[in-house]
Amino acid sequence: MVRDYGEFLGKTEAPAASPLAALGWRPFFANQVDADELLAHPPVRVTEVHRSSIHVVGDGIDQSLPWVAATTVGDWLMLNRELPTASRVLTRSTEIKRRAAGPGRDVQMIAANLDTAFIVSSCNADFNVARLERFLAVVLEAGVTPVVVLTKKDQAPDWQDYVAQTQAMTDAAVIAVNAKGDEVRSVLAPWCMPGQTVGFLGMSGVGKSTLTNAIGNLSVATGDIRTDDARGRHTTTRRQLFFVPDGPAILDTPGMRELQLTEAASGVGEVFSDLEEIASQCKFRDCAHGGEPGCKVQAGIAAGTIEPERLARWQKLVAEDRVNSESVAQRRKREKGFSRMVNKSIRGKAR
Ligand SMILES: Nc1nc2c(ncn2[C@@H]2O[C@H](COP(=O)(O)OP(=O)(O)OP(=O)(O)O)[C@@H](O)[C@H]2O)c(=O)[nH]1
Ligand SMILES: [Zn+2]
Repeated sequence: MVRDYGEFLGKTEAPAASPLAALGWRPFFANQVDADELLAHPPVRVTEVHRSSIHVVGDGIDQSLPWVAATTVGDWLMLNRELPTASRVLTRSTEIKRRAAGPGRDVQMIAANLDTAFIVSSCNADFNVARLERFLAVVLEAGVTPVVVLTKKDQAPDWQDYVAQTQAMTDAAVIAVNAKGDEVRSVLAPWCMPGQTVGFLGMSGVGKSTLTNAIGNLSVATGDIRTDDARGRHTTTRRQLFFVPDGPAILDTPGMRELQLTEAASGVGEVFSDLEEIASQCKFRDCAHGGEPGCKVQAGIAAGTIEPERLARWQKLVAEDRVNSESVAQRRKREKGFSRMVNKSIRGKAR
């Protein structure tokens, strides 16, 4: 626990950093602000985003503001009290995004400034390698630390098989737990220190709320942001960030079930780095690994060192990401074409 000794020292110094640090404030954000701005516009963290308003929390601040453009849950703002909509949004340390549902290809921000994402799955039929790979790709793309949490260990005599399967696909920490057991707080403690921001991703019913409750002791900590269903348990109704006393900030998310990739090429590449490496040795740079001569990937499949299913999952994510990110890619292509045209005409004139 960080103690504020200001009380004993007579409060002659600037306000102690600890209340802000507990909300996740750290040098990465402080370095974006000079002393004048800090005095005029206190930093606040966005805990909820609604259609026409946002909620922010800071040192001695806990209030709603009119909606501020381009903010998402977890953001840090320099609060302009006179004109809240002009509050400055600080550069994010990480951002998790997906393709928004619907026909458009809009990018939807899910969380800003998360440190750790707990990717939750259960040691039962919910366990799905393709889904885990997808979540890992999004989290790695965001620059967030992934931790895979496998729940319902108590109901699965073969839980170690699930752990082994998961460890085979990622370097991330893999933890099996009984989410209803007493060990949750201690096994997740390394990622849940005060000042850290964590979030849970996973399908419905895997135990996200149970884990959130265990970390947060929510029956005392969350008050009005808690809603109870018929069984008296915490249920997530909308995205919000809340702060656990002497613990982390937790981002509670109801809507991360369907996670369509967008602009996640490097995250996909990280999850499938072994295949990327092999594919880079194919004879043709644009090899589709479908039977071209000199294809090292097909050679690996023939030799039994590459699983054909894994190749198919990789190609599916690459294709999905490409389609969903197309507007960006198309723009690049056009710009490239344009500069080529300009170069050509310059060369033409020089002749
Ligand atoms: N035995 C056992 N039950 C668990 C475990 N984790 C979750 N459960 C139970 O599974 C059910 C679903 O858990 P929740 O925590 O509500 O799951 P969730 O992921 O939050 O689900 P949504 O809120 O629908 O997204 C509850 O009845 C939990 O008590 C576990 O590790 N062991
Ligand atoms: Zn190939």
